[in-house]
Amino acid sequence: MANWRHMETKVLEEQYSPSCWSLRMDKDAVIKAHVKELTEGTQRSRGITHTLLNVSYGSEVGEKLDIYLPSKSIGAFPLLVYIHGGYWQELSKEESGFLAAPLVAKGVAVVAVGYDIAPKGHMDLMVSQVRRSVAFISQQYPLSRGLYLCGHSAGAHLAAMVLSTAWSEYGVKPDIKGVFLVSGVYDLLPITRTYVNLPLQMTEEVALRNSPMQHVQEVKSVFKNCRIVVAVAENDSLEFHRQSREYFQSLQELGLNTSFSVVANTDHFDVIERLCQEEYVLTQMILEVILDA
Ligand SMILES: N[C@@H](CC(=O)c1ccccc1NC=O)C(=O)O
Repeated sequence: MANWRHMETKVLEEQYSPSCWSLRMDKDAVIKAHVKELTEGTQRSRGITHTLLNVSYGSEVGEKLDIYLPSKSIGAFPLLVYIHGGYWQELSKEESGFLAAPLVAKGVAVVAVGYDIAPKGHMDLMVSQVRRSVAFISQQYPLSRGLYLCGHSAGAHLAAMVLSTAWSEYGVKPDIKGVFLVSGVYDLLPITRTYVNLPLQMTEEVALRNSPMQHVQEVKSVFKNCRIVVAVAENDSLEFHRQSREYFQSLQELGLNTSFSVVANTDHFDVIERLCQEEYVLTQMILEVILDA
C-alpha cells in the first residue's frame, strides 16, 4: 500500500476512520453499538464491584478517575489503569469501567482515567493529564503489586506516551510492569492531515512532540523489563496495522520485552469491548501477564 504521505485525503481519511472497516455493522451502527456496550458494561461493573468514583488526581474538573476494587483487599493488589479511546474527542471515564468485572474477580484493581477531550483539551494537556493520573495512582497505592496500563485507540497512544515520561518532573517512578496497547496510533503526523484534527488543531510540531514513535529511547531508559503487548484488531485498516507493527518493531529493536498480536475476528471496536468477557483471548492475556508477575 502507498505511503500515507502519497494518499489522497479521501483515502487517508478512510484509513483513519475505524468504523469503515467493521465487518459486523455499518459505520454509524458500529459506533452506536460500541457506546452502548461500554456504557452497559460499566454499569454492570459498578453494580458488582466496590468502587471509588470521581477521585481527583488534579485540580481541574476533568482530572478525575474511577477505581474498581477487589473485595477483601488490603492494598496489596495489582492495579490496571485503563485509558479510553475515542480519537481524543469522544467517550469518558463514565463508559470506561466495562473491563473491570473479570479483572476485579481475580484480585486486580481497575482504574478508569478521565481526561479533557477536545476541544476543551488539547494534545499536550491530555498527555500531561494521563501522566499525572499514573503518578497519582502510584503515590496513592505504594503497596500495590505493580501497575499495569491498558489503552484503546487514542487511549493506547496516551498509554504509550505515559511510557516515555521523564518521571523526575513528576517526583515519582511508577512501578509499571506491563502495558497493553490495543489498536493504537503511535505516529500522529498522518492524523494532522485528516478530519480527526479539526477539534484537535495540532500543528506538525505538536504532533511530533506527542508521537510515541519519536520517544522510544525514553521507554528503554526507564522500563527495561516492562512487558509491552502491542495488539491490533484483525479487521482494523492497513494504516492501523502499519502503525502497531512499526511501533512494536521500534521497541523490539531496542531490546525491550515486547510482543505483537493480531486479535483474530475482531474489529476496532469489539477488540476492546470484549474485555468484559473473562474467556476473551485478550482478557486471558492480560490476566496471565499480571498474575504470572
Ligand atoms: N470517526 C471515527 C469515530 C471513532 O473512532 C469513535 C467514535 C466514538 C467512540 C469511539 C470511537 N473510536 C474509538 O474508540 C470512526 O470513523 O470510527
